[in-house]
Amino acid sequence: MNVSFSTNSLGIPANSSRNRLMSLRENTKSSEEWKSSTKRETLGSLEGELAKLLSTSSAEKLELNRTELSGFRNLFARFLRAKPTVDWQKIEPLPEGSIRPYKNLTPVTDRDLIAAQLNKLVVVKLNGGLGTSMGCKGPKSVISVRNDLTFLDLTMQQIQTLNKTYGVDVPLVLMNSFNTNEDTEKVLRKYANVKVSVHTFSQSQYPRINRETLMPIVKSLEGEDNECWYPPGHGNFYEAFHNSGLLDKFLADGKEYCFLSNIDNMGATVDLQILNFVLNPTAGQVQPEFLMEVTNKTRADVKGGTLIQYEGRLMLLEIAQVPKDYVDEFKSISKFRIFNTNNLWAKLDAMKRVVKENQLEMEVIVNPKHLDRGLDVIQLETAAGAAIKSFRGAVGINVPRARFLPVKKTSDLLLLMSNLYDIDNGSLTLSHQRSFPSTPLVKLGSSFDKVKDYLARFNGSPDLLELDHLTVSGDVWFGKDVSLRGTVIIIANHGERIDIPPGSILENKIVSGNLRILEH
Ligand SMILES: Cc1cn([C@H]2C[C@H](O)[C@@H](COP(=O)(O)OP(=O)(O)O[C@H]3O[C@H](CO)[C@@H](O)[C@H](O)[C@H]3O)O2)c(=O)[nH]c1=O
Repeated sequence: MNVSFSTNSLGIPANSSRNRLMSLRENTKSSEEWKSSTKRETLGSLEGELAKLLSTSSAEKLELNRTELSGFRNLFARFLRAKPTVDWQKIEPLPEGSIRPYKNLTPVTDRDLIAAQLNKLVVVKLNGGLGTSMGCKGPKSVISVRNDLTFLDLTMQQIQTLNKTYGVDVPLVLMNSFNTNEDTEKVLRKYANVKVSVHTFSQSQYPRINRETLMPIVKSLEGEDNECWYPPGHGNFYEAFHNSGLLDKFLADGKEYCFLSNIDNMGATVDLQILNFVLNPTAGQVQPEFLMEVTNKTRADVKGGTLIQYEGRLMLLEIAQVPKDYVDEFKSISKFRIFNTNNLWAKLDAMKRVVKENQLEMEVIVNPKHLDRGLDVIQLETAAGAAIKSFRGAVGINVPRARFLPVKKTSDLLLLMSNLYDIDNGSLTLSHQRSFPSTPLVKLGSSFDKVKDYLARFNGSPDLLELDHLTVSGDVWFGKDVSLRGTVIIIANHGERIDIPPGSILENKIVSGNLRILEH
């Protein structure tokens, strides 16, 4: 990323090596001074712009806008202070015991103990994302995942079942963004009779900044130009949850821990063993204030964040923080074996402490965007898992893959909608009829990117129980009751179309060329 205060090259060294060294030092010093004075000026200019923006606020929203812009100012100051990528040589091996195997957790069977622990829990779902990348309008959480049930329906069903089974009242909190708030509130009305107390709050809305000038592109707080604003990543949760008043409310209600996860992760159900682990540490062990569920990386997970040891602390490393030359190394399964599922557990009183004492030094992720109006902007974001370094006794638990069933693409939907998964009260589990525990690797071409197109191209879900690997590319259509087994590759070249006939069984086959099936 090219930011306006990037360093100048050093001056040309003088004759002798001693002179050269001194001159280099002076230049380095002056270059450093120049950089920091430029940063001070940039921050000063930004503060001026934010003050101008605030003066356009309506009286009723003035306090809210002041808090929001001050949060943005602090994020911007951190962005100026920090390097956008990590120093690769400073990554150390994870210390012994920082990641524990899930199988070592103590099982809990005592129903009274389970109920007492559940009553201390708040479930939070990150619901600020849109369905745009899957070609859908509105919040991602209203996309149908299985049996016409959406992410939100399935989440509500899961929590209702938990509440009924144990006679408890675990609340569900949705963190919306300005992009999803209105639609989510409308959808929530349909759950009036569901026995789950649902709370919502909106995360912050920060101004996008011009990539060259680093100043906000928005000129007034009163306009409706959504392209000028962005939700600053899920790391904003801690501050926004605190600012919403919900953190204090739950603490006053006697809640102790929250379980936070991506709403598009269908494997992120409440896990009673992890809950017991965080609330009831074994003798001689300190209670962790924060827990990150990690899982073993496969070739399908190359983009996920990973845990590293950095400057003496556990740190979440996201792909955006990796220097360009090391991206392949970051993606490899051999060096970074685990990744963050974004299923996170955090102690509420500790969360209040770190927010109030300003201890949340989450790394700033710079996300460049090109706007429809032709402008290059950047948005500054943080990731929720990056808070791991700010909490005491933080640990990682290496959980089974079943706890990570994300839906990022239609290829994920293909798996979850199929007979590979059973559904029970909103929870999806890998079918017992599959004879091996790994999930197939599926790649669908760009004709399948949008949910609408994907649904049109598959006439019902194919049987995937014995599938290992599926690649589909081009204009391909699937008839009813198709069975895909082993490795199947179907390629329709440009200008060709392949109709897979109804009832076909394709086992370890490559299909290419042209195959039309027409009504007559
Ligand atoms: C950027 C943003 C996202 N969200 C929601 C939308 C999703 O439900 C959820 C995850 O957002 P995504 O942008 O999809 O994040 P993703 O790329 O999956 O990355 C996260 O989840 C990955 C696992 O999927 C982890 O490996 C990464 O460390 C973690 O940062 O958070 C918000 O609620 N607010 C936001 O501002």
